[in-house]
Amino acid sequence: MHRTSIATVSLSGDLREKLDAIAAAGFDGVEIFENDFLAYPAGAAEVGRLVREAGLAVTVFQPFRDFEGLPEPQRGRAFERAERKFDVMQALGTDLMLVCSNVSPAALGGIDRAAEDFRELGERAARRGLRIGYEALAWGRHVSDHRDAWEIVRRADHPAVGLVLDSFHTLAPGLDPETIRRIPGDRIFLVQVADAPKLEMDLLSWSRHFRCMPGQGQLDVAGFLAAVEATGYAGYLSLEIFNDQFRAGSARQVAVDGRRSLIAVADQVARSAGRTDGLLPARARPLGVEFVEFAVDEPGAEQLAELFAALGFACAGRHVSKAVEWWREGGINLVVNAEKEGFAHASWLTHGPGVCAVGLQVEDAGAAMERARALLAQPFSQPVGPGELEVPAIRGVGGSLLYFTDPKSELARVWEIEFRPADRPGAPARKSAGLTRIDHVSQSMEYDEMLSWLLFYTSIFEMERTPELDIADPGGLVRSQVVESADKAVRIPLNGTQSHRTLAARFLSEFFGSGVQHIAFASSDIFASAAALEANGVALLQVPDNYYDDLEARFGLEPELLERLSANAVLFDRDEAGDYFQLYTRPFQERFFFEIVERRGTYAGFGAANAPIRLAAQSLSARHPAVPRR
Ligand SMILES: O=C(O)c1ccc(O)c(O)c1
Ligand SMILES: [Mg+2]
Repeated sequence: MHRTSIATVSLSGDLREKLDAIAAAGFDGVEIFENDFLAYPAGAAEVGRLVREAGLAVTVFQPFRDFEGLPEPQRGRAFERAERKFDVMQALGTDLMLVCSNVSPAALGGIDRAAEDFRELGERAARRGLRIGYEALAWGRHVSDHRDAWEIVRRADHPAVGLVLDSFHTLAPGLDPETIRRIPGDRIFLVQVADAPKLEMDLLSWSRHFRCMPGQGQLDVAGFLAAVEATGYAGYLSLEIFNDQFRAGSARQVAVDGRRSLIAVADQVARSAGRTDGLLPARARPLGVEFVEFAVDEPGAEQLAELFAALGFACAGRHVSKAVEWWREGGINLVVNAEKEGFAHASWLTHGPGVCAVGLQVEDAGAAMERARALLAQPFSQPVGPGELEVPAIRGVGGSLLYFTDPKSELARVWEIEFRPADRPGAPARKSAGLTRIDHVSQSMEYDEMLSWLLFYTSIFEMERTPELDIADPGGLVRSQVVESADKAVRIPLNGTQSHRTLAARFLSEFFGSGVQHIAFASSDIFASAAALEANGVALLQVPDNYYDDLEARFGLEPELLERLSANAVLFDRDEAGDYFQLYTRPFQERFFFEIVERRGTYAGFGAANAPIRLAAQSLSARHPAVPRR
């Protein structure tokens, strides 16, 4: 694997805070962005010492702007300016300066003129043991293509002058990265890596505000790096991420995300090149949601038990040594943890009642753990009782746990090993609602966290992202993006709130953090499920009549179906693939809630068109809580 590095512009804070975060995430080097240096109250030698004390190297000093192709007297000034910066570099302790292509209207253009300038700059740099790397900015005045930059470097023909490649400048304008393959690797002095979402805007604004970590955007960074690999380049892979959110976010988190993204993309490139040595375990294929665990206190456990029973679940067992119950219906396992110590209790103390853990069944839990560790996930373990299983786990959204089980180890027998049949005396007989499996588990978070968690899920697991959707909540916009496995065995919608007044935002403030806001169970007959819930006295979310009028207008549904939908407060969606039915419970203690869905045909969405209706209804019912119907 290449040495890794990140530019100081990518992170928030002052230079010191940036260096600490970069070092903590395990990078080898740091690109010192000139402005970060200029704004710091210490000289170059002192900054160089800080960098080395942090265990880092200065990868490059950058950017040196508007250098090549100038007429006199600007040309002479540019060389003098360069000599001043060489002084800084020597004090900093770096030998590489990045010169980005000239954007000045004064620049004259001409490959040979630029090559001549670089030959002279190379000569001056070499006298001081320094090197020059030339990068084509996608909006450069005369040079905006790495092929032209390479031609200039080639003609400069000086050992101290090489090329800097930047995936953004190649991929964003749609240049073919395959053209990189013919550049000799030892003439490439630095490779900068950035991804970006596909947006319609000018290249400069796109680059300065919307870059993101490889894997968080939509550019083919892996394809770019595969071409770089073919050159034999052996230097740093350096993240240079101009992103408004990252500049304002947690430097530690951005640094960890950056390292994670580089490790994941390097693994992807090695795999697609057919390499078999030094790979991480493959992304873990999720086979299903094994369980969802709720942290509660004793009264909460009773209330939740009542709700689960009303949803048609049965208490399938009691933990051999802990105040933990296992509730089951169809293929769904819910765990109610009322322990007074350990992780669930800590979660209850911090967040109150709510989901503290999700168990994912994967093909190989050990391999999943190994990959997760390599990708800097935080492993979690706590003491287990004699005979109990140590179920491997990592930290997930909001500090919750993500457990791994698999069908091939002892973990497959976790239920029989850890639970004994329970008798709940006096538990009323409830009607089954025919729930079969967990359809999806939705997590709510601040919008600023979404890119982190998308990378987390898609780098560790064989899960892909769906396009991002904007959903209108009466209190503001919520951005929703789903990560899911190819066979849809696991679907995790992530909802990022941009306002503090949405339902998701209220959840975040009630829960003191991000977490599971709702769980959707699958039914094969939504109306039978609705009838059972009615009989069991479950209070459902009410849906306004206007919605059903519109449904009729949009889909021309038969009157009987429309009547059934409206009578049961069922929301409906239809696309080419099939039909979708959804109904919602009232929230448990004004926190999390449950959804029941039925998919017909191969409908693969989540009823996005219904989400604003549902959110408005939830907002209304939070302000005017109806008397429960039981
Ligand atoms: O936006 C810029 O000016 C800028 C500067 C230096 C770089 O390496 C780069 O990719 C962009
Ligand atoms: Mg760059």
